[in-house]
Amino acid sequence: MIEFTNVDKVYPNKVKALENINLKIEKGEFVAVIGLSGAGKSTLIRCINRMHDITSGSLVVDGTNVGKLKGKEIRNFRKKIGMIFQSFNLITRTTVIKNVLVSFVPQLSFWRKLTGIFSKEHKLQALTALDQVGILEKAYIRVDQLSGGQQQRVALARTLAQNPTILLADEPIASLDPVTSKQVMDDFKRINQEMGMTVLLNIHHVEVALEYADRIIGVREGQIVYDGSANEVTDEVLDYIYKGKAGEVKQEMYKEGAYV
Ligand SMILES: Nc1ncnc2c1ncn2[C@@H]1O[C@H](COP(=O)(O)OP(=O)(O)OP(=O)(O)O)[C@@H](O)[C@H]1O
Repeated sequence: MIEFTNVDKVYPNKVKALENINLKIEKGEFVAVIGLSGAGKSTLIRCINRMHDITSGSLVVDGTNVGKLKGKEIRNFRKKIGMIFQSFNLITRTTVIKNVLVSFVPQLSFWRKLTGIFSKEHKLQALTALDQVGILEKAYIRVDQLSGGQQQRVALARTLAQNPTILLADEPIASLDPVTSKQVMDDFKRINQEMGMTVLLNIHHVEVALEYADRIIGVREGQIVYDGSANEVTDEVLDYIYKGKAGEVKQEMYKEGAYV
């Protein structure tokens, strides 16, 4: 479970990105965070794996008080939380499987780190993760020969190989075309349903968020202004989250062809 209690986040430049956040996300939920650019969506997600420190309040993830972690504890904690980025963060000039194996490097003994030789177990785990996202046959292909959607799946496999309990995604489909976006969102949904993994993502495309997520969190100027079922999000709710610009947000999406 993820639990924010009275959380504020103020950046060193005095920008208050989060204000009095109170939020509980249970295991196995599929949650999308929506809101205007600069509303605080990324900050909210990135506090969960301690990419950002909260300024006040408390944040507890699966019984761990995230703000109190130090040094090695932070690294160990992060292993339980998978994070997917818009930019995939892959090493494109090497094979798919090597990119997944990279996630095991911190666990390797000194000589294995030195030689770059992975154990059979790790290779099996990597191949299993590739199978889970449907790209097992690409294991020995170089990443730069894959499409954007396939690259996002490699990133997803690399994260899954760590057996996380929570999957966070910061704009995972922002740079993808509509068809590929759908494939990636289908992957998230399948992982959520079949593996019971909690999925929390931050997404610009409202229609996609409403289609896939069970629960929507609307953020406006650092505050949660909507938290409820995706089925109950009306145009009025969207207008409030998007400060009266919901129509423009939707039009922009149609223009981009983001929703077909
Ligand atoms: N590292 C940082 N240092 C200072 N201010 C920051 C930093 N990161 C974000 N901010 C500010 O905090 C506020 C919230 O930013 P955040 O990136 O969380 O919003 P967002 O809703 O994810 O926006 P976008 O959709 O454009 O990514 C913004 O005013 C932003 O300028």
